[in-house]
Parts: sequence; structure tokens; C-alpha cells
Amino acid sequence: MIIDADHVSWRRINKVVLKDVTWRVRSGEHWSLVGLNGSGKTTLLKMINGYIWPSSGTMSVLEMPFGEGDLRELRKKIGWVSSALESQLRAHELPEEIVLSGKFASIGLYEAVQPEDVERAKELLEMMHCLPFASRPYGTLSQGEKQRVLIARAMMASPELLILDEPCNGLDIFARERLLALIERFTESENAPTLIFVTHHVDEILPCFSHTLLLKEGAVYQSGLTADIMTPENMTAFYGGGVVVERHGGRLSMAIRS
Ligand SMILES: Nc1ncnc2c1ncn2[C@@H]1O[C@H](COP(=O)(O)OP(=O)(O)OP(=O)(O)O)[C@@H](O)[C@H]1O
Repeated sequence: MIIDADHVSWRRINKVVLKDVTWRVRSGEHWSLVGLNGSGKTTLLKMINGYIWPSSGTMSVLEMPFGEGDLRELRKKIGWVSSALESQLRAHELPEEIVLSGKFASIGLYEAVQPEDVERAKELLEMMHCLPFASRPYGTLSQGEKQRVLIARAMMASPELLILDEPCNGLDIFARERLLALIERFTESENAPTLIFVTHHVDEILPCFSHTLLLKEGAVYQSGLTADIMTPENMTAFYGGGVVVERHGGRLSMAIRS
């Protein structure tokens, strides 16, 4: 089991941020995690990474129950690509250095790298289509190019679980489709880690995400097979009826009902 959250709640003064969340992610599954602003997505991700603990219920990630084992060791097995990470990286570094630093989970490269690490970093840059700008400082890259470097960086540590936290934010429609196509190909590759793709846009949910968790106001609204959950009727109900959801091929699109 990759994630086993059993009746997890997280309470703050005057607020229950996560309410009785039960969520099981098994090896070989890829999940999309969908919810509006404030629905508890980031809180759940922080908990998966062991930065906060359940107020009640039990949580086990990569077979490590919370309260047992070394959280730093656990975090080495989890890649988390987010806008918070993007803003920490240094503008003058080259994509190759940024990818290599992923092996040590460091900002900047301080450790001696082995020739096989350099080889692996190059393979990952190629896989994420980063070679055309591999010799330019990170700070000069577009948002879409940066996202691809960040995913390559996360892969450098060979994680068992890879969280892509709103990776399409700030991308134009073409850059978004290119990134989604790369992510889709990536899920087909041998030894791909279990993926959790976080978004609030239904049109980003690819058929390769086998399962979907819908979060609403801190609680699980639904969880299960994407094919069952991502229907226009279901998603219209999830968003409270104020939207029009349509199917286009294997994906949905959504607009505000006028
Ligand atoms: N430490 C805290 N104390 C009190 N309330 C909190 C705390 N952390 C988060 N919250 C609240 O819990 C709710 C869920 O927050 P969270 O950041 O998990 O949502 P989210 O789904 O990630 O939203 P977004 O899509 O905007 O990033 C929000 O209303 C937030 O204000």
C-alpha cells in the first residue's frame, strides 16, 4: 500500500481542516486529487509528507505508519513538485545542476556527483524534453520549461511516490498540453512511481490517472475509478451545479453556467 489514510481528521482551533478522510492508494495506481481552493488538498499533502500529523485516525505512507520510523527517510522516497519548491531554486543554476541536486534533496549542489549521476540527469532532461534549453540558467526558462526541469529533478531521487501539485499553473494552453502529454508518457514508462496529480481543473485529468479523489470542504466527496467519477453529471454535482461540464474524447471541459 502506498498511502493508507484511515478516518484521518486534522483539527485547528475553531476549524476542522480534514474531516474523517479515508483514502487508500495502491501500487500501480495513478491518482488525480481534485478540489476547489481551501478544500484541504495541501493539508493532505503535508500530512502524506509527515509535516503534520492526524489529530485522529491513522496514516501510513509507503508502509511506514506515522509514529514509527524516520520521517526524513520517508521523505527521500517522495517527490513533491510544487510552486513552493520552484521559488526556492536558484536562478543562476543550470538545469543539469538543478536535476542533480534532486538526488540529495538539496537546494544547490554541494556533494560530489558520480559520472552515473550525470548520465542519469541527462537521461531525465531528455525524457522531459529539456535538452534545447539545458545550457541556459534556470531563471531564464519559461514556466513550462521550469516545470519540466522540476519533474526531472524529482525523478533524480527515484521516488516511489511522485506528487505533482498543480503543475499546469501559469502555463498557456499549448504548454499545458505538452506537459500533460509528457506526464502521460511518463506514466507508461517502466518503473514509473505512483503519481498524485493535484489540480482544480477537470480538463487536466488524463485517462492515465486511473483513480480520482474528490475533496470538498476537507472531506472525501468521492474516491474511486476516474472513469466512474469523471462524468459530466457527477462533476456538475460536485461543483454545486453552477457549471457546465462536457466530455471531449477521454477528457472533460468545464465552464461557468451563464
Ligand atoms: N494551520 C492552519 N490553521 C487553520 N486553518 C488552516 C491551517 N492550514 C490550512 N487551514 C485552512 O484549511 C483549509 C484548507 O487549506 P488547504 O491549503 O489545505 O486547501 P487547498 O485545497 O490546498 O487550497 P488551494 O487550492 O487554494 O491551495 C483552508 O480554509 C485553510 O485556510
